Amino acid sequence: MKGGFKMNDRPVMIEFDNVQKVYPNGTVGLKDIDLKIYEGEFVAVVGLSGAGKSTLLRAINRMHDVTGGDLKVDGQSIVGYKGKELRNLRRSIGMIFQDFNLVNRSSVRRNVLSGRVGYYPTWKSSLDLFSSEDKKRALDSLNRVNMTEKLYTRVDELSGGQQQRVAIARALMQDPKIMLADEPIASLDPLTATAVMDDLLSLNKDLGITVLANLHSVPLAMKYADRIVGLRAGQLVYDKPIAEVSQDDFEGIYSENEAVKEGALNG
Ligand SMILES: Nc1ncnc2c1ncn2[C@@H]1O[C@H](COP(=O)(O)OP(=O)(O)OP(=O)(O)O)[C@@H](O)[C@H]1O
Repeated sequence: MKGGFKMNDRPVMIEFDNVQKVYPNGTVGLKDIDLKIYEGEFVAVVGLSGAGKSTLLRAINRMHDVTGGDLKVDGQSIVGYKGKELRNLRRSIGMIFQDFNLVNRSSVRRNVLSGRVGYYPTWKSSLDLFSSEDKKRALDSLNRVNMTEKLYTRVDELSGGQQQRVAIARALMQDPKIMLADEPIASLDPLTATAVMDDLLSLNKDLGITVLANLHSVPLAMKYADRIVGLRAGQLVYDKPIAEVSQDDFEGIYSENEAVKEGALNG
């Protein structure tokens, strides 16, 4: 375990209790998931394509609703949240995606400030009436990912790695307790991928944000995470702190497809 402390001495930040997700077409996304993520943990979720990694992450901010069991965030059951409770939940959880989800024709500044719109009535944010405190917050967030000098650059003039760092800065504007990263580096070359993972690690270690990242690369999961959980066909088939992980363990997670296993293990 990195850092010399035991994670399970900390409060539970996310708790899956026998969670099920069946999509309307009958596909099972998640089955019998029991999982506790502790405050300040960096957890990597690995598994084959279609194993349920995105479904697991998206259940936490209710982008997907679960169909059975209970899911708690910071001690509160979130499955029945509506209206204001749901908005507050989503504010407290940042998310980044494989394809960045930025507004390409807008500036970096505008994209980052948009991370704060959940705190304003629509008319104020559409008129760019952000407080000076939030403008400073935007600079601080960009500084954390070393992107301050691109403040007025249009997003579509940035590299993929730079765009992902802008997306991280935007998510930081929400002052999140949790950061969900859904295949954050799948579109990036290895060097850029490392820079983005370094940024995620720094907000985990420096700001104490709990990070849950879906990764295809087992070596990167081993390098950055405190703990690896593995899914297979919607079920949790693996859960170990990094100190106990060995590469042979991934047979069970990736055994359906040897080619994918090879690719995943080689980075
Ligand atoms: N909206 C949906 N409707 C029906 N089935 C879905 C939907 N979204 C996902 N699924 C199915 O649920 C299962 C889990 O998908 P999910 O996207 O969570 O897997 P994943 O591990 O994130 O895969 P990938 O690595 O390819 O992103 C898959 O069988 C998928 O086809």
